Amino acid sequence: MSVAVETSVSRMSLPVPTHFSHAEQTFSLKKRHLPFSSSSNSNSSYCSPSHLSHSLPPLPPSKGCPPLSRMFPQQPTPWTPLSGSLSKTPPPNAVYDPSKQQSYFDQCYTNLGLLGRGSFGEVYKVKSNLDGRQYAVKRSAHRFRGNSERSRSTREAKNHERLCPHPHILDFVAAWEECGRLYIQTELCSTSLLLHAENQPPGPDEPAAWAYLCDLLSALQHLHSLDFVHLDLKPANVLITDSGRLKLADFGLLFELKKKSTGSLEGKGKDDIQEGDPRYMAPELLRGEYGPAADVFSLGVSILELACNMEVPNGGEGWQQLRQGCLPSEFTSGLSAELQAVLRMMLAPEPSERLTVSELLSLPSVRKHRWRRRIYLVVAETTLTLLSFCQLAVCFGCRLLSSLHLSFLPHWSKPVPSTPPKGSWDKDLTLPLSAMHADSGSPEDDAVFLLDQTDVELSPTFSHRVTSRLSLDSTSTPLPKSLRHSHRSPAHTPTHSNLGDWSSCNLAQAPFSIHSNGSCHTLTPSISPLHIELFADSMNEKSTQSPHSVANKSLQRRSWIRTEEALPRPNFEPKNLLSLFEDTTVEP
Ligand SMILES: Nc1ncnc2c1ncn2[C@@H]1O[C@H](COP(=O)(O)OP(=O)(O)OP(=O)(O)O)[C@@H](O)[C@H]1O
Repeated sequence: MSVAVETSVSRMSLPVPTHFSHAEQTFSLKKRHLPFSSSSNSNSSYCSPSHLSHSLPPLPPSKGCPPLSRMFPQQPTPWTPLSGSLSKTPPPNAVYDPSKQQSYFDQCYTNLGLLGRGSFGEVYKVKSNLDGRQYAVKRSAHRFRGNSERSRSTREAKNHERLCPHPHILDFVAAWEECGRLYIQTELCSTSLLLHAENQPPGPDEPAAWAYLCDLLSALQHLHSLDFVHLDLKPANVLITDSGRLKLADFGLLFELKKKSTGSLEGKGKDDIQEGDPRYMAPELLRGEYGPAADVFSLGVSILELACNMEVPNGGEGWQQLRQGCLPSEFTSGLSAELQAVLRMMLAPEPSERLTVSELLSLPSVRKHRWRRRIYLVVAETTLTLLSFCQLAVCFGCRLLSSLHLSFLPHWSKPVPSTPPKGSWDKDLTLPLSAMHADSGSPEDDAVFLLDQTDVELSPTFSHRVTSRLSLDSTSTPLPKSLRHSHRSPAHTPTHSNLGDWSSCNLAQAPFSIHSNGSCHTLTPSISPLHIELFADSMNEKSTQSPHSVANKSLQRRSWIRTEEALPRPNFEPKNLLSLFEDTTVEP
């Protein structure tokens, strides 16, 4: 802003450039900002040193006088809803209990991590404990330092709420004040348009620029129809959803045109207006002329930046020439005549000469791209919805199947610790089964071991072996007879390694392990409850070692195999499956 003030440019006072080459030197290709850390959240790049050059540094605290909070000590306010949504329908007591010590945020949300930091505050990804969905919560960096700061924040939240819902405005959910800080809960997006653009390959991207233009014109049309002007439109203040839809955000500088009163919460007078980012600022704002045309200019600069993948100047010659209606031809020459013409009409120096949002939307070129954009978004969003629906269905199916398996296993009703202390695993791994039997005093304890053994069916190692076996079967290569025979030996005792596999079984993880290696669709539908029961029985018979019961079970198994063999099975033979189960207990 200081640069802008320094220059004190009005259109008349700016010298008309004679050699545009001077101006060309002031524009540059977009610098690519590498992520700051390798954390999963790409938005963390917002904290990178290169990003810091984009935003104005925060004012250092004054050393001359004590902070206001010390001069006027304030009692941090308790939780106060600031949005109509929260005032009308506060969360139920089961979710938020004001008598508890925990804050509203801690009680109502699970914090999933930091999304990014702005000059105003920090944005967190959260899961709502009320509906289980994910959102973004923006928290102001500092406590309010007085009533004017509080009312400005309250105004931002209330204005944001008034603008929603709209398909190209960031969805507002709730706002509240707690301990002197403002919290705003909004929909969760994937990133900001600025970060998204910086991660694109270098070079112009005109189709993307048209798409951005259509979305943001739609957002501005809505805003201007409600007599608001944004005054801070720039790629950093636009968010992008998973489907690629743009959402206008950050309404901290929103100005309501028809509100005269400066005292009301929603409106602010011209004296109260803060200036936005100088790179995107319309020239008439320096003369104190605030109107919708200023947003059109800022949008023009943003689209120029995104279409040409260039840095827009912060000041100097380039800044002035852009406000004289001169576009940097070395960057714009790669664009179509259509887009160049639209940019010229948006960047006209005089607000009265600039096209309004409605006029821009009625241009044939814009209408054509808007129509395409709508189709693209419908397809992208429908595909995403279908994908998440399929994911849900698969998850549900897996859970159902695993619970079915559980109910058919005789001993699984006894709770098994899924993650026992590591020491106990280690101990188990070093003991032969017989020694374990000797250690365990009761048959009940044996049952626990058996439960663990049956878990093997769902363990990653087991599924891996099943997969390899299935693939063997699918090549129609029969297993060596001797191997199969030896599996059925009643004298068999599991080895350490086998126990290791069994002991590493974790029921909670099991369905996902099977899925992750892609065998679930083959394995799960083909295992009948009877298979599992037989498997469990075979485990029992191995541990009890009663020749009589073994003979009986073998008989049952053989008769079952005959019955099953008569039925055509698409994937593999039951007898193969049975031997497969027994493979897990074979001695090397
Ligand atoms: N709803 C959201 N969903 C996903 N990410 C978000 C959301 N809101 C903000 N972010 C991320 O957090 C970062 C910081 O957000 P914030 O609005 O505070 O930044 P900013 O607009 O750069 O700040 P300011 O303009 O106030 O300096 C954004 O750049 C964006 O990457």
